[in-house]
Amino acid sequence: MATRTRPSSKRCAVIGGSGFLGRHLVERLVDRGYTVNVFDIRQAYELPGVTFHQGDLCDRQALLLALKEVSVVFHCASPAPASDDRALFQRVNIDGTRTVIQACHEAGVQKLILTSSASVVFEGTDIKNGREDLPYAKKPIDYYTETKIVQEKLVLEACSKEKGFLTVAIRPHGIFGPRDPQLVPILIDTARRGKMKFIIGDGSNLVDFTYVENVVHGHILAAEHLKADSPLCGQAYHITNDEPVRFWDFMSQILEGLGYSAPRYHLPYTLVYGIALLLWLMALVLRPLIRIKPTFTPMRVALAGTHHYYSCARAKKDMGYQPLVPLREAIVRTVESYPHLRKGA
Ligand SMILES: NC(=O)C1=CN([C@@H]2O[C@H](COP(=O)(O)OP(=O)(O)OC[C@H]3O[C@@H](n4cnc5c(N)ncnc54)[C@H](OP(=O)(O)O)[C@@H]3O)[C@@H](O)[C@H]2O)C=CC1
Ligand SMILES: CC(C)CCC[C@@H](C)[C@H]1CC[C@H]2C3=C(CC[C@]12C)[C@@]1(C)CCC(=O)C[C@@H]1CC3
Repeated sequence: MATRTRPSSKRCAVIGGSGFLGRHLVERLVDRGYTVNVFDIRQAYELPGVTFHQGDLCDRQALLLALKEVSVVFHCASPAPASDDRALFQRVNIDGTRTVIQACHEAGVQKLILTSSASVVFEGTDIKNGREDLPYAKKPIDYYTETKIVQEKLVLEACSKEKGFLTVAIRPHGIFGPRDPQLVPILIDTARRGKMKFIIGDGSNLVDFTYVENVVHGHILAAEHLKADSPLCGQAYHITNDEPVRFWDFMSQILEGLGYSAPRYHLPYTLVYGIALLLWLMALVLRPLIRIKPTFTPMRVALAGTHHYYSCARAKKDMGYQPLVPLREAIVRTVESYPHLRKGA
């Protein structure tokens, strides 16, 4: 058992602190006077006021070193959704999260803030202004989502006022911003390969894209409002930009901002989804022989061709959440942060 001294409420740990969201969170926490321990499988940077602990979150002993004298833990580590590796998701998101909870208990941590995902309720069909009381997806769209559901349940069920261990889950959607390794890089790579010519469906579907600083703001508000007598205990909260936007308008603004043409021609949603499913099944069957990574996966097609936007009324009410950076400004900042992805660069 780790030795316990009374932890300071300004000493926290960020599991996954080398990642896209994690690093933005760490930077903001340091600005706000927190002392931060980062626990991650890799060390991506150095920052005054931050101590790095490199390790796998499935390793309880390694975690315990990073959680020593820490009162608040942010858990935002996950394998990338694109890895599509069921065993890895199971090991890290489910078994690993159990280990995180156990290590928090042993180290005397008081609060655990999980980065979940609004996708835990998404089954590939329209969601308009979805609230947190929507049921979890019965048929999650991929392994990533399947394990994020179990992970969220584990964390919320671990909330215990009696034990002095409080938990909350933040459900962001479509995080974007400087240093994001997914959305903008995948989009530009697809455009560079000449595959961003088509709009899937009629292009009117509304989606939430959330600027990373707003997601960070939601996490810190949650940590600071999570108290034994607060409504946050054991609850999930949507955190979005609160400005649903047409999926294809958003993509077009990023593409045009970086000097690429916006997609113009329409393809029927069911046709593209069917092809994507077929390619995914082929990739699965051929996996022992050759590893194929289709660009248009069923998950991406579903995300690109349906309405899915979420209400953050609960976060506004319970923790005073308001997005700090509006969408228009967020897109400008994001485009400016990727000079190397500009056309011709
Ligand atoms: N990006 C998005 O649009 C959304 C993300 N989320 C959630 O937000 C969180 C952060 O996502 P994001 O910042 O985009 O992801 P990143 O991949 O950028 O960050 C995750 C970090 O966790 C690390 N990690 C992975 N496995 C382990 C492990 N076993 N032990 C320790 N560290 C590990 C990763 O290392 P490595 O890179 O080497 O794998 C990476 O540094 C995730 O929980 C994700 O599910 C939710 C909604 C939307
Ligand atoms: C090739 C194009 C049709 C789409 C390019 C952009 C996509 C890479 C992104 C559009 C929506 C994004 C998204 C996620 C990852 C990147 C996108 C698919 C998540 C799956 C990341 C993890 C989550 O928890 C949910 C996100 C939903 C939106």
